Amino acid sequence: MTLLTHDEYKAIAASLTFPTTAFIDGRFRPAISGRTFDTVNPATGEVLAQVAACGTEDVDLAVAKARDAFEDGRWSRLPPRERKETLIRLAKLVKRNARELAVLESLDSGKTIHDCETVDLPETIHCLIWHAELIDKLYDHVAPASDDHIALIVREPVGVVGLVLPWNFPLLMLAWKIGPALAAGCSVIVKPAEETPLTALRLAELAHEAGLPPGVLNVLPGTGPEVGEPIGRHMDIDAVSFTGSTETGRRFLRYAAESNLKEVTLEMGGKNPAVVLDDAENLDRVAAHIVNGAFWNAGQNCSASSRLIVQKGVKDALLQRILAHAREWPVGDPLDPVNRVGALVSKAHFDKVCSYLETGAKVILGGRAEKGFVEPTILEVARDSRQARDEIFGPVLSVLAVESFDEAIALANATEYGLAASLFTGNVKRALRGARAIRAGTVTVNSYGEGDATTPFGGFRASGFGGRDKGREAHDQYTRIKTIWVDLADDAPEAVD
Ligand SMILES: NC(=O)C1=CN([C@@H]2O[C@H](COP(=O)(O)OP(=O)(O)OC[C@H]3O[C@@H](n4cnc5c(N)ncnc54)[C@H](O)[C@@H]3O)[C@@H](O)[C@H]2O)C=CC1
Ligand code: BAL
Repeated sequence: MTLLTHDEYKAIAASLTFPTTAFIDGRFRPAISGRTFDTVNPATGEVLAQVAACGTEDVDLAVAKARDAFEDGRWSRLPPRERKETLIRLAKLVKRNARELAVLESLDSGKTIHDCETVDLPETIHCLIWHAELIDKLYDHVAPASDDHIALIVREPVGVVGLVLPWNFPLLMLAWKIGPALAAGCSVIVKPAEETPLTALRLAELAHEAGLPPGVLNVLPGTGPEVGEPIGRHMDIDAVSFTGSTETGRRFLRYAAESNLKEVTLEMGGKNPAVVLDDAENLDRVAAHIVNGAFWNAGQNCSASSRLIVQKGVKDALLQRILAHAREWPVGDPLDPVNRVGALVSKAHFDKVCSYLETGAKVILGGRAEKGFVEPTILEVARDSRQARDEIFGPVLSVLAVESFDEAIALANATEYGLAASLFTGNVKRALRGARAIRAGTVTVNSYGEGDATTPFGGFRASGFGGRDKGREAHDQYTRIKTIWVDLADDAPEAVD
């Protein structure tokens, strides 16, 4: 993707119209209450649009329509090949409108246009295509039962699914969830984060254009308590897939327990270690990975490398190189393609991140914050400090020094979370022993990343619960297993078991 100039992006931004109403049963409509809320450009504080503030009555309507769509089979019982074709048409429409969607995403979230163009949009398109292409290549199973029986183990779409999304990757998290959910044949109720409702609404419009039948994809903007909780507690929603904070994830378990025991998948926070051992090779490359892992998306990333655990022998040399790389991450107007760190998503989140800059850690780099923007910051911290323990979710890297491999692994695991980790070493045995020993859903060796659409993503402990996003494993979230047992014998049964 060739990037445009700052002026060209500003011109696109000025020409955009914003989708502002809920999308239910194939059409846009205001919230039943008529209420709206402001969605704000965090880089400027400007109100971009007033968006429908949905509530319980909108959730009830959307679920009823989604249920009708699911039960009459207009989508759920189509041959998988036909669902695939519609989803590929959607992916192509997203591609055709990628520039506009990237600008919309950047305006609504404060993410840099650089990232929206080079990561969020291409990965969103790839994810939709990957799950669409998968769906007509999955086979069910026949169990090794006796000659007198045949036992089919089949997967069926789970039904009506609530998808509750975060603000840090509004489109990409939507794709991680609707890709497999729609491919499997489910009907979905999407709740975008209240900070970033615009691209999900625009995508709904494109889905309609692609030929997705009414009722199959519904998008309800609104707050957590007013839309998220009614989704979590709804008696006719079969499953919920949530990405966001651990605190809200716990609520979804409570909602499910206190309603219909819907299936729940939670993808939550992280305090992810980047472990660098004395024998790491090519420190310059290691430093580039760590800077990218810590500061990409302004650190607002559940898999951000937010703890650098470095063996003492290599610490000074590594930090020197990290400083050099971090200086190549300019902060500023998200629509200027030279900038790599944009605005934090909201004033409330900015204030939260700033609270971690004000406490007694030693500042190695940065530390300045102004009007929604935070500089890439590196802090040398004590092990029991808030910066070492909490998910800051900003461009803040906490440095901890260790003596040995064993101490590094123990410190990497000294967290309630277990989402992602990276390990840098030139020794293959330490790489594999370390990767096995670190409790995290994804461990990258001599690199930072989350894998791509082909690999399952999710965490352990306070980072994750239930299924996985991405990869074939994501399909499991949106399907359930049924056994169909057929007796082939002609004679009467001797005993029934
Ligand atoms: N795992 C991840 O990717 C994310 C982690 N976070 C973490 O969470 C912290 C707080 O960010 P928030 O935006 O407040 O996260 P959050 O967990 O409150 O929001 C995520 C989604 O849950 C919904 N929600 C909020 N309260 C709810 C409730 N009571 N019932 C049902 N749904 C509810 C929100 O409207 C949003 O759609 C961040 O600072 C960060 O540490 C935030 C976003 C994404
Ligand atoms: N990094 C993708 C998942 C998340 O941050 O929510």
